[in-house]
Amino acid sequence: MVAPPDNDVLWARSLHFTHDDGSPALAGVSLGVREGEILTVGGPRGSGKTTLLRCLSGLAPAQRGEVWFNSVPVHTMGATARERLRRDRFGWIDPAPVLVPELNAWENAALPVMLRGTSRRRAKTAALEWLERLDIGEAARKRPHQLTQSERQRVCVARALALAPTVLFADEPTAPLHRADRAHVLRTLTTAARSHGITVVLATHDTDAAALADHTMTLLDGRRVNTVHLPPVTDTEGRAACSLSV
Ligand SMILES: Nc1ncnc2c1ncn2[C@@H]1O[C@H](COP(=O)(O)OP(=O)(O)OP(=O)(O)O)[C@@H](O)[C@H]1O
Repeated sequence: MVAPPDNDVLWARSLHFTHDDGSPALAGVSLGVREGEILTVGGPRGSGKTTLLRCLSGLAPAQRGEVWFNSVPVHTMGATARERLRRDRFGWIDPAPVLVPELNAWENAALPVMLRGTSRRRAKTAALEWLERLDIGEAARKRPHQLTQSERQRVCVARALALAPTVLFADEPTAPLHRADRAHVLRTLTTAARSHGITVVLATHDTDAAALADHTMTLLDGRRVNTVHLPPVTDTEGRAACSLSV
């Protein structure tokens, strides 16, 4: 087993993942992310973005390959240790904003912080701070059904950031939003993460996200590819970009 570079907070080597029904999802993906960096993972539908995030976060261990977090091997951890790691050090944002309907916005954002053992008062302060920063402070006392989809998704972002995770995994967090809302959520998410030195691994179809990232990678059929942009050509000459496996 080769130890990862010291300065990578998250490092993965040759991840292979096949679903229970035999569907291949990852075929040898490697990557490294340094502390406080933002990495976007792009690629078409079904290319393996969600599976990669699940493997990196220990949610679904890869069948082959290695994942290291701060030079600690995640791929050899048992289920309980991985659960603890996810609870204490990782944050997760899903494409759809799932909130507890009976709780208001700040209670939803504070819930995981309280579950970690923090007092209600401190958890509330952290939740309210993040809701303010994400421009939904005024909605703090509203229930999810009283919020727009964009506001609900920002509550989910606040909920993930209030935990002060070392690494935040965001799986297409802007997928259900309009273009203007997408840009706003992406900007606030990346700005907030940068201001707190939070490392972000962001799966996204959003081409604007690349401009906010330190590094971008693209998946195609479970492999990393390099996208080569060629000069524009006429329709009869062919397509303007192609992807090469590396
Ligand atoms: N639970 C599952 N069972 C079987 N196959 C699955 C399952 N989840 C995903 N797959 C398959 O694994 C491959 C990778 O899927 P994955 O969801 O990781 O891709 P993705 O890039 O995140 O796609 P999307 O952009 O649609 O979210 C696809 O072929 C998909 O059909």
